[in-house]
Amino acid sequence: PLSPVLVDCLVSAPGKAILHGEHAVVHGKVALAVSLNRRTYLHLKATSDGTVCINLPNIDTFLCWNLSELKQLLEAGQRLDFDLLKRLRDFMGLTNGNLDTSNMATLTFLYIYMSLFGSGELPSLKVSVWSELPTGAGLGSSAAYSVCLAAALLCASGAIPAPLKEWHQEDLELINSWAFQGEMIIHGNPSGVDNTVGTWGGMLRFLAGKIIPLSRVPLIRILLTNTKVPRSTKVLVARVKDRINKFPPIMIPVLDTVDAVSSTCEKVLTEMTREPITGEHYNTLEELIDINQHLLNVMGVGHPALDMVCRVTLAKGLHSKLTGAGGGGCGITLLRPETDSAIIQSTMQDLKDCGFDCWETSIGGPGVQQHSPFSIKEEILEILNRYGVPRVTEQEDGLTL
Ligand SMILES: Nc1ncnc2c1ncn2[C@@H]1O[C@H](COP(=O)(O)OP(=O)(O)O)[C@@H](O)[C@H]1O
Ligand SMILES: C[C@@](O)(CCOP(=O)(O)O)CC(=O)O
Ligand SMILES: [Mg+2]
Repeated sequence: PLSPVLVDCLVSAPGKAILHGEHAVVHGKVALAVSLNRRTYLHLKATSDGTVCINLPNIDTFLCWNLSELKQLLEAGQRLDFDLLKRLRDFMGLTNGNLDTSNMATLTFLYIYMSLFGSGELPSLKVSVWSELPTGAGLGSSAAYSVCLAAALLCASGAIPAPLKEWHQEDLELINSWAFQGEMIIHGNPSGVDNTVGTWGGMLRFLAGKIIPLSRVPLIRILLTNTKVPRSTKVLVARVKDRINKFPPIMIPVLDTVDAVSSTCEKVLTEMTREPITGEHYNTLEELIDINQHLLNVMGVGHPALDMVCRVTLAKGLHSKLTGAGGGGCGITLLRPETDSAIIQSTMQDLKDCGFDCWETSIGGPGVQQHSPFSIKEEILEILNRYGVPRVTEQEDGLTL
């Protein structure tokens, strides 16, 4: 039989920064998170050569499979779930401990693809992904990737409107739930905060799967510093769990304290939207950052490079904490409104002199989006084009094949 007719789609989703509550959120505590203005882009293109291909240039992964081989993994009428995951692992020759960057990304793609299309005919297609986010550095690259995969594959399967048709709340919920499954493969035991921010964008409070968007938030400026120390969220989440299991009476109060830090921070942010912002508001935000950084060290997710970020910025009077899973990756630094731009520049230089990447970011970008090839940055289209996206010439906005 012929492959189903697919629509091409071009989608993107933002990365995120967690202000407070990373790790604690996995154990049912509050987290405050914001979307970033750096995004992951995905182009899905229908093909007719009987293969499914994935191009992931950020992680140097370029793979193709024959549909006939994949079909053998599907068992008629069976619900697709962890059994499928196991069959895919076997198919890819993976053992449990052998989930590196490329394998996790590939497994996530194949899992969502097979789950969405497995009950009918598997379509021939090619997916190319490019991200402006550092991979595995605490800025939710895994969630942005999973959200893009879910959105594009749901579009292609016809489960949500495409191309370039408005997505309603139920469409976003469907994207988010599939992205969460992707995060389960990559994180092991995700809280869901990252895929939720990737789907809806903005700033939000997340508690046990419930999302409360913070509609009024003060404009805060932050520096992001990538120590470039590699780490895996899955390993760090497991490390925290082991420590909690080993010392429950010590670690449970630590999680409760982080929860209180997040709630106090949320209160201060709300106050800052209601009354004139004062230095005292910023002093409190800075103290909360310092407190949480120590608590994260107690949880065992610090790193000397992150301590260095804190020390270097504090020498300029600025306060930092790790963000995301820690163990390396990124830190955030709060900038006060009165902080002189010369101070910011010299702080950034000091951080770069340590070998770190450092940039100021604007927060609260939009969630998952569909794009016409005319509406995305030339250089991103250029990269996706390299991996088989048709050049945008006389073709119209609509990408229906
Ligand atoms: N642009 C991308 N292309 C392919 N895979 C990606 C991309 N971004 C993230 N991933 C997947 O997500 C994993 C990193 O996830 P994780 O350890 O949670 O770190 P992060 O803090 O960036 O979310 C990578 O190992 C890879 O499997
Ligand atoms: C540590 C955690 O709270 C956030 C992880 O974020 P990231 O993958 O490091 O960007 C885990 C989670 O919430 O699933
Ligand atoms: Mg992640």
